Amino acid sequence: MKVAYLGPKGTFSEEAALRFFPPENRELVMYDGIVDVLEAVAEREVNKGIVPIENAIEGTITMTTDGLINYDVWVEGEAVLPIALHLLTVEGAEADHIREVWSIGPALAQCRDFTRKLQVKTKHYSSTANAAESLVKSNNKNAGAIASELAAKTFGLEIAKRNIQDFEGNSTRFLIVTNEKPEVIQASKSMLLITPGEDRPGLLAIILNIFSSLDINLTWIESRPTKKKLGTYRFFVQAEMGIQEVNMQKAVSILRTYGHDVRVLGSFDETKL
Ligand SMILES: O=C(O)C(=O)C[C@]1(C(=O)O)C=C[C@@H](O)C=C1
Repeated sequence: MKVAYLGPKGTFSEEAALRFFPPENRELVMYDGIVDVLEAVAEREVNKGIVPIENAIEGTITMTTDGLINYDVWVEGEAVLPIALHLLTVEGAEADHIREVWSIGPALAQCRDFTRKLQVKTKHYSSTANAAESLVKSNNKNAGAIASELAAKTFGLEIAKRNIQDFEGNSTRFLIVTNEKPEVIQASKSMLLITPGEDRPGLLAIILNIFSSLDINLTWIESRPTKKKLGTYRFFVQAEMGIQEVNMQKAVSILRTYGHDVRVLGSFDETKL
């Protein structure tokens, strides 16, 4: 089974893939961007993909939500990975001489207080490991990369400062995506993408009331712009109820009766990595 994830070697996505998919049943394939992973799944270059969707400090990873809107994929699982971010430097670099810090946007955002205190410039890369690899290639002693311990080992970098994320207990939720509609018999969670019909006062309240009246607890709600008109949105919601449950089916059909477009992205259980 081919599994796509954000490369190069040493990303958190790689750690999540290595822990989630048993070694005897996986062929890991790296892609340069999160959206490329979703595209590879949708275009059937691979069977499955693993992508980050939400971080405990920074919130939703919008590259992923926007990719889910654009590509025809299903979500068949979620996995939560503890995240420890470190400042990596090349051998011989001195912490006081660091002027720039490199990483992927969500990782830089998780260390915003740290980089502000250090008074350094930040530079965006396509992944934490891509920043680490670029640092090795440039041998720049005035720059550091924010990445994992695995990335430090992979690229032979030094860990100048450990655990630089702004809050303790950091973790990222990953989604396992597939191009075959999974048959859901028993699951504890569901993810929906709701594109409202006509806008009207209390639109969001009406949508949320449908879930509340059916005793469905929502654990995640994220609005994304439709990108067609300012102030118009779609909503991702995650519910603590499998799609096989009668109340969940009712919620979907009531939403559709109200004229909202509902895409059931998937129904699954959580795995702790
Ligand atoms: O760059 C990586 O290492 C990734 O796997 C991506 C990513 C993300 O974009 O959220 C995954 C987990 C961490 O939150 C930081 C980076």
